[in-house]
Amino acid sequence: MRKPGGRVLIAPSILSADFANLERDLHRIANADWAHVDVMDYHFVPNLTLGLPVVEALQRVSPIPLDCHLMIEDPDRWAPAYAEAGAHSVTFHIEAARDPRTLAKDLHAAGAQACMALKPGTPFAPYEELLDVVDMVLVMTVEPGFGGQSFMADQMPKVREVREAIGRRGGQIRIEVDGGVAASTIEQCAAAGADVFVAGSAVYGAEDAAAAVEELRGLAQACAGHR
Ligand SMILES: O=C(CO)[C@H](O)[C@H](O)COP(=O)(O)O
Ligand SMILES: [Co+2]
Repeated sequence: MRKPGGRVLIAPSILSADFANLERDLHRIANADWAHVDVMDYHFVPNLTLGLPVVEALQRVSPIPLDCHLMIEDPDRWAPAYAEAGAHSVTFHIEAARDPRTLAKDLHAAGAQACMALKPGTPFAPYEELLDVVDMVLVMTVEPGFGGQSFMADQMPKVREVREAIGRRGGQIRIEVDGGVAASTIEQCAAAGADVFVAGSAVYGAEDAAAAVEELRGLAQACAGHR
């Protein structure tokens, strides 16, 4: 089991980067742990961002591993290609997956970590047994689709529930939070048991993105140490 107080990871979302300068903006966050890439398809969410060809291009130039968050329909069909492209981790939404157990195995076979994401209205309990096959659980702290939304503190009990389930079962499973994570909200996420923190507007909206990453890491690490 991952010990409470283990290393926290900061994953800035390039959703808030300058899409005309993605390579430059990846290098602005080279001190972060992962670059979070939000893939949206106009169907699972009412927004469209980027897809596999762009992820393949980012993979060639990124100084840090890519953490792909797929907000798409039919991830069983489309997600493994993101793993084959070299993404470190590939997140599918449990609401969209037909056979999440097989999908997680397919992602592992293609060389990526597998993560299941839960929208704010999706309970964790029906999916607890999938902890056997995933490396990470993403608890959304906004409705997926857009950056810059307000953090939903009412998702913290779900983070605690996932952390407790991981503790009961053992294993090295991370919990990621995504949406509205900033200096003012990250500590409650860490205190609830999250250890991977996605932040888009809080990092790219800062004057110095690298300094914002360090600030978030410091706040989360201090809190994780007291869990
Ligand atoms: O998945 C997402 C939206 O669906 C983004 O990763 C998330 O919203 C990050 O942006 P911000 O930190 O500005 O909320
Ligand atoms: Co995301």
